Amino acid sequence: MDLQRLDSYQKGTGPDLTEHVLHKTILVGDSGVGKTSLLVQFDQGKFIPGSFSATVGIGFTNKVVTVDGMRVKLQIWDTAGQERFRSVTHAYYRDAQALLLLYDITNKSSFDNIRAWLTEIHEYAQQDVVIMLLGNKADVSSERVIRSEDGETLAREYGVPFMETSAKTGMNVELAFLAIAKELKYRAGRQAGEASFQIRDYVESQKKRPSCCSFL
Ligand SMILES: Nc1nc2c(ncn2[C@@H]2O[C@H](COP(=O)(O)OP(=O)(O)OP(=O)(O)O)[C@@H](O)[C@H]2O)c(=O)[nH]1
Repeated sequence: MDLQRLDSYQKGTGPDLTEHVLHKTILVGDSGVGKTSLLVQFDQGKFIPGSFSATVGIGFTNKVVTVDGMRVKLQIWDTAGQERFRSVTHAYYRDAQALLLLYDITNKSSFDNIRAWLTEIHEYAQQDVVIMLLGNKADVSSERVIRSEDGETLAREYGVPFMETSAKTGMNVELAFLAIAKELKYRAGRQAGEASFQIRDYVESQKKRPSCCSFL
């Protein structure tokens, strides 16, 4: 999606958001996997159908999530998946506290490229960045080429949480961002002796599978 359209749903940083820490979260993955659509679905609860227009550069949306009665402020950066913008997006990895890494369950190369994305992430991002793997477009079951189990196996290998999402139906979209917010809140307020929050256990207990949902 181009940045002009992105601008239309960006919100400025009002006083509410600048008073406190913003947790930087970045969406990454091949071009066309649905990063912009996922963010629009999370921010506005809608899916913009139509022809695909690739993101040029980078843009962000601020969003407040309520976690266990506390407000967590996420600044979500939507990056361009195309190779020619890669050097621009690398610069943003360094400050990121969380990364949502997407592939498209109907596109094998977007899944095969996940290992290369993880190599880049480990090279440019902070060591303790929270990473979540998302298999998007779970609504398009007739064109599926990547099984859910394959996503799970890859995520297990890298020790990251995984879920399938649909930016179209909204399946697991809120959950993905909520789990990230919970983890960041836990890390920010961690006290000695406090029971630890395990993002992978949380995701496994909460996520919906495509087969469960009558609307798919
Ligand atoms: N059916 C279906 N289509 C989707 C979904 N997510 C995105 N799309 C479509 O896939 C195409 C690409 O979506 P974008 O959100 O623009 O992809 P992107 O990852 O931001 O692409 P770049 O900006 O090039 O990095 C668009 O035509 C979307 O409508 C989804 O969950 N389900």
